[in-house]
Amino acid sequence: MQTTMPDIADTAPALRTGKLDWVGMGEIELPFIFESRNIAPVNVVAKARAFVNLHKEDAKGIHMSRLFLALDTLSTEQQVNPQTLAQALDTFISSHDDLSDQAQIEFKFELPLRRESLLSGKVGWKNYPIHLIAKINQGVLSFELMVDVTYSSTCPCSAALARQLIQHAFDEKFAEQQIDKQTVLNWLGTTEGIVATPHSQRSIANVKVKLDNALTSFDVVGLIDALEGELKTPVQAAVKREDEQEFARLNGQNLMFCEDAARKIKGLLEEQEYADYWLQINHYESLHAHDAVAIAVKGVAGGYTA
Ligand SMILES: Nc1nc2c(ncn2[C@@H]2O[C@H](COP(=O)(O)OP(=O)(O)OP(=O)(O)O)[C@@H](O)[C@H]2O)c(=O)[nH]1
Repeated sequence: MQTTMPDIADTAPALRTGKLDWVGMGEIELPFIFESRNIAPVNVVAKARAFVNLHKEDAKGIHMSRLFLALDTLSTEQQVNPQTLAQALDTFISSHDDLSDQAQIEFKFELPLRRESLLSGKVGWKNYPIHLIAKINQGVLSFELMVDVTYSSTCPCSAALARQLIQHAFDEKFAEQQIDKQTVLNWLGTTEGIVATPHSQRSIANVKVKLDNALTSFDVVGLIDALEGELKTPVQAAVKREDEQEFARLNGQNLMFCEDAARKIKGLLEEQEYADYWLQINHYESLHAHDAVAIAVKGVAGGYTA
């Protein structure tokens, strides 16, 4: 005998009435194919969050399974791009008739990219943490993209102090007026010659941009390339000795405090005319046990705050 199952989401009274800003699910494991400009569609495994608002004050709850199944369609029957995300958000709203008029989907995943070495022509994989947010609010879509770019920063203060030590060592070693070029050249190639080296640190730029609502495709690689090009010392994948030497040169020619890195990225994002941006620079200090951090936003009214 078939029995009807109770559906308390529709029938039970709410313990207490009131609107809620977001209701849904977090930490959903979701493999999908991600589409972005200039790369082949790529399989990723995301952690997803899916939400609708609950604006019907006396409704007991939303229908979680409807959100989950719309995400499953995105995962198994589609590829993730702005159009399919918009469709999923529409499904969230249409499956919640009178309950909701806002929806959002968030994905966190690692995007593996082939990255070229600095000089040797070798190529290797590098994973980039991506955070993608798609929202619909009373029919208006919006997309936000956050990427983390890891790079090396060499301290300009430490570099100046190291140079001074090198000058002192030179002064002590070559007190006489007449100096033999070959002797100096040889000495510069020893650890006594370069008596001190500045400290560098692995650093991460967290960058969030608000994308054009009407965009037809994501361009994650474009954003990552622009950020790495601006910083000049991104962490490398494949490295031969010639690449390592070029990396040392780039570090020496791009000394930066966290403020320098933040201003570089701010300048870049201003040029790219994003509707809004937020950036946080983290220099994981090797001199200190604490980090150096700089934060900046575009400063749009009602937009991101620092
Ligand atoms: N709304 C809500 N549902 C929850 C929560 N925790 C677990 N669930 C479960 O999510 C499941 C799916 O809910 P629904 O989407 O309403 O499932 P359904 O009634 O089978 O699906 P429809 O017939 O489409 O409404 C239910 O079994 C709920 O118990 C919660 O905190 N809130």
